[in-house]
Amino acid sequence: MALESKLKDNSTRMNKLYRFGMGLDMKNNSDGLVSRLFGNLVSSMRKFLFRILSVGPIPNHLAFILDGNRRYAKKWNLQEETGYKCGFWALMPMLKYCYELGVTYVTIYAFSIDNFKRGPKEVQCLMGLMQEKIEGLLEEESIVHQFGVRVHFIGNLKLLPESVKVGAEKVMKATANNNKKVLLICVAYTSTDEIVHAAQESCQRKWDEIREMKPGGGAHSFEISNESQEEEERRFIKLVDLEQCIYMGVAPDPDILFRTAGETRLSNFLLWQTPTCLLYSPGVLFPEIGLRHLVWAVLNFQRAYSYVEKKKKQL
Ligand SMILES: CC(C)=CCC/C(C)=C/CC/C(C)=C/COP(=O)(O)OP(=O)(O)O
Repeated sequence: MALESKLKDNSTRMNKLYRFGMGLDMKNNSDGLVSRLFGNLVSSMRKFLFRILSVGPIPNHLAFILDGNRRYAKKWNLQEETGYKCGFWALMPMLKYCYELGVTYVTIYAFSIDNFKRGPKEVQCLMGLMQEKIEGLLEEESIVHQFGVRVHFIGNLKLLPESVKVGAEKVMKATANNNKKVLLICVAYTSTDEIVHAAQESCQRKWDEIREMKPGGGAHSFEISNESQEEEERRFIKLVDLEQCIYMGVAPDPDILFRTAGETRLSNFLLWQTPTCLLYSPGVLFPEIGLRHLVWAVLNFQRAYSYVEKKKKQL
């Protein structure tokens, strides 16, 4: 078989598997009965497993660094783009499992500011894929509708191509009233950029406040020298102000951070939000992640729970 059609075949098969896993093809398929029965059986077993897990504490917020998509493509002799697609197809069932288990917040590191340094062709391909997948979030059969998910895009969205930015804004607006679950998609994000942005934003807000408090309002502020302006800002800014301006301020700190492909670096992801977070780093590449990894991570979380809660109180 020619390489191109082999890749296409592989990608179609992965798509079918994904759709089967998500239960999307089960309504009007010709061999739908067997699929439906099998799908229902698997789903009931999974829900039973989750009920047992729910005897212990369930994490409120899980975060994922989706590492190993290119390595997966290389491993299976696929194009890089197909590797990313496989990553996306692995992500959707994982989101479904998280929400079924009772997790409220899920954060994914979809594209870092540093990823813009990759070759132009790869960045273009990733942005194209991103746009397609973002638009797909609003489809009727998507996870967003299944679980009533509110979607936030987190990061310096100004850096995105216009079409991706518009798509992201559309999804945020369309899901703004969903209140059951939350999905935070970090794009054009790094933690250091987030912290710098929060510091600038809180200085600005404080400075506006100071100007309002001065007799004579805005006009008076022109009499303050640069040095005293800085001094006043320093005096007024507190931790809580910074936290109000942080992009991720819409969610509590994550309880577990998954980073696949056996990597244990944080790569500038959620540095502010992970003082007590459990890092779980399975050896599998992201497209290979599955239910067993989620279950294992939650069991580890439950084992460390009382110790972590004690630490949180001491912070
Ligand atoms: C909803 C939505 C927009 C989802 C995006 C899904 C997705 C799979 C994004 C890929 C993000 C990315 C650059 C991962 C890094 O893997 P890598 O290429 O660095 O892999 P490597 O570690 O093998 O090099």
